[in-house]
Amino acid sequence: MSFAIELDQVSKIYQGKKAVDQLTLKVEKGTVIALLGPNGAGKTTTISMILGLKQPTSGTIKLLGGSPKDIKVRNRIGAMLQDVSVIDNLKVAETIELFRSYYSNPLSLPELLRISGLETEKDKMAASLSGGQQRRLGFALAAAGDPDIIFLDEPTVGMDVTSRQMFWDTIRSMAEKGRTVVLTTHYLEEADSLADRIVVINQGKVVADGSPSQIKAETTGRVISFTAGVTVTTEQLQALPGVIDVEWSGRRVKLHSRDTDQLIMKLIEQRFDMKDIEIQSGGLEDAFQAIVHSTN
Ligand SMILES: Nc1ncnc2c1ncn2[C@@H]1O[C@H](COP(=O)(O)OP(=O)(O)OP(=O)(O)O)[C@@H](O)[C@H]1O
Repeated sequence: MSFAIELDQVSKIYQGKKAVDQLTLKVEKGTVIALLGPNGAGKTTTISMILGLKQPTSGTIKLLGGSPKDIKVRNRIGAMLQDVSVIDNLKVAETIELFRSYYSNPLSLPELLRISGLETEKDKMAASLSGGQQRRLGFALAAAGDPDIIFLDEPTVGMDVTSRQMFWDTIRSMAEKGRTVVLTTHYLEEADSLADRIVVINQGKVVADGSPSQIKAETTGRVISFTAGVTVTTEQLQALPGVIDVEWSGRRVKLHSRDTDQLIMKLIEQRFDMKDIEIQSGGLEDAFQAIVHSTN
């Protein structure tokens, strides 16, 4: 089996605090993998280490079978990080041309303008682009060398719905060409729609790993919600068997539970004041919340 990315027991410690904790991960070539996790989970640190921009405190990382610092490996990698910084006094097309010149087999300028949706902006100054357009430029620069692996750290932040849809189509066509795509996102819908594999990270550790349907199946039916009467308290709900977390929105309460069958019976048995009871079908958003809550 040839892996695009191999992390073995990788940790990163900042001032005594573990940002990434013994992370082991193997990514097969041609996979679209989404790293999900709450703020501060360790996603960006992980990507920075894979890219060789940060040194792991311990553990080993291989990219395309070699070292992330090897120039031959680096030439086959593209990355779009969270802060896209544009070069002053260069137009969009000039910026893309500059990045193309770093690679031996770059994609053509028209192709890069097309996949990033920047055809009409090509003669604008890069610094004058909107936030969403600058992210699209960041994507064009990451794709410039026609990379085998492309890393996208929260790529669609600030993009409007149309740009996001177009971007998703581009990612899918890259995957069809056998490219490996690693993306981090807070948009679970994005991970569900794009990824072959979702890895959920919390507190620097992998807490779930599987296809979107496996992740959903793992937690299906784990949320019960209802409108609670004024006498119902968080303490009472937390004391029920299997309740992982209690979330309020006004008088509407969401119970995350490992066993909703048992929980619903207890709620009825103890005559809780409840209206409009729903057992949620276990969408990815709920699965993600349940996984994160149960691993905090
Ligand atoms: N340079 C640094 N020095 C000290 N601590 C850091 C540094 N960079 C990151 N951290 C800490 O490491 C942890 C992981 O951060 P990281 O940016 O990797 O998370 P993330 O999952 O990418 O979060 P987000 O979704 O908010 O981008 C956090 O607790 C963060 O505060």
